[in-house]
Order: sequence, then structure tokens, then C-alpha cells
Amino acid sequence: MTRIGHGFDVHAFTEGRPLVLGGVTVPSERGLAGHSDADVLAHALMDAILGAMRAGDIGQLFPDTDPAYEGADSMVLLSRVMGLAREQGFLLVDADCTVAAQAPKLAPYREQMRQTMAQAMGVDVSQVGVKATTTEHLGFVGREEGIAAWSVVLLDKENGR
Ligand SMILES: Nc1ccn([C@@H]2O[C@H](COP(=O)(O)O)[C@@H](O)[C@H]2O)c(=O)n1
Ligand SMILES: C[C@@]1(CO)OP(=O)(O)OP(=O)(O)OC[C@H]1O
Repeated sequence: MTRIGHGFDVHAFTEGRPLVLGGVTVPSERGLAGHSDADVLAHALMDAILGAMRAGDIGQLFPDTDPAYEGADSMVLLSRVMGLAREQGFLLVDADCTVAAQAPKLAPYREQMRQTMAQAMGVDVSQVGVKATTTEHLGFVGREEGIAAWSVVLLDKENGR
């Protein structure tokens, strides 16, 4: 049985925080606001996995009211989500992600993001795609107010329903 999952997340830019995307700290004057490290790309990927598992979303699993997740490393959370998936018999077939950011330029960090997220999930780098786009200066992304990310995943479960 194969399940599809989709994830979407947005975080606003803020001063005084590092910009963490796909577990990689990207050189930037500003970072993203959030209870955790605000890794919007990892959050979209986690929600896609949870969606395919029909297991709610990251806000349910890691509430932003819980001090345990203050400043949390999203790669640790991603490992935990994939661990839950494995416990339920799911294997990751494939994942693909898109980050919409007007700036900074993300292409130089794309491969590192793929590798870092693949490692956190315990899968091969070939199973994780990361792409970046601007929004041609349109909307909140285009005004450089924040970054959005989307992810789709396929999970496989033997003899599952
Ligand atoms: N933050 C970003 C956004 C885009 N890129 C790369 O530039 C290419 C062109 O972007 P468009 O929005 O004009 O299509 C895109 O395909 C990415 O490779 C980037 O590195 N960082
Ligand atoms: C990751 C979590 C962890 O508390 O916090 P945030 O960084 O606020 O991220 P968001 O995507 O807004 O919500 C999900 C939360 O689970």
C-alpha cells in the first residue's frame, strides 16, 4: 500500500536569528521567527510524512506551547517523525520539496539540505528533492516578509491498509 502526503508551512522573517532551512544554516542577515528553529522546509516535510501516515500534523505532535520544543532542532523532530513512521511499518519511497524565498539565493545550499534531511530520516539522498523559487517579487514572499515551503512524500507499507 502506498500513501501520499502533502505539507505546507510559512514562517516570517525576524531579526537576530539564524536562517535554518533543511537543517542547513544559510548565511543571511535575518532568520525566521518560530517556537523551534523555524526550519520551514523541514516543517513542510514533516507535515507531508504525517499526512501520508494520517497522523495529524507537527503542531499536534510538537505543540508550540510546550517549552520542550523552544529552539528545537527540526532535524531531531524530523528523525522522530520518521521513527514514528517506521514504527507503524511505513518506509519512505520518495520526497520532494519546494522553498519559495525571494532571498537569499538558496541554490548553493540545496545539495547540503538534501543530504542533511536524508540523513535525519535515515534514507538515501536520492530519495529527497529540494528546489527553490522566488515569487518574482509578488506577495509576502516577494516582499521578503517570509519564506514558504511545500513538500510531497510517498510512503510505502507492506500489507497495510
Ligand atoms: N531563493 C532562491 C530562489 C530561486 N533560486 C534559484 O533561482 C532560479 C530562478 O528562480 P525564479 O524564481 O526566477 O524561477 C530557481 O530555479 C532556483 O534555482 C535560488 O537559488 N534561491
Ligand atoms: C515546530 C513547532 C514546534 O513547537 O514550532 P514552530 O517553530 O513554531 O513551527 P510551526 O510550523 O509554526 O509549528 C509547528 C510546531 O510544532
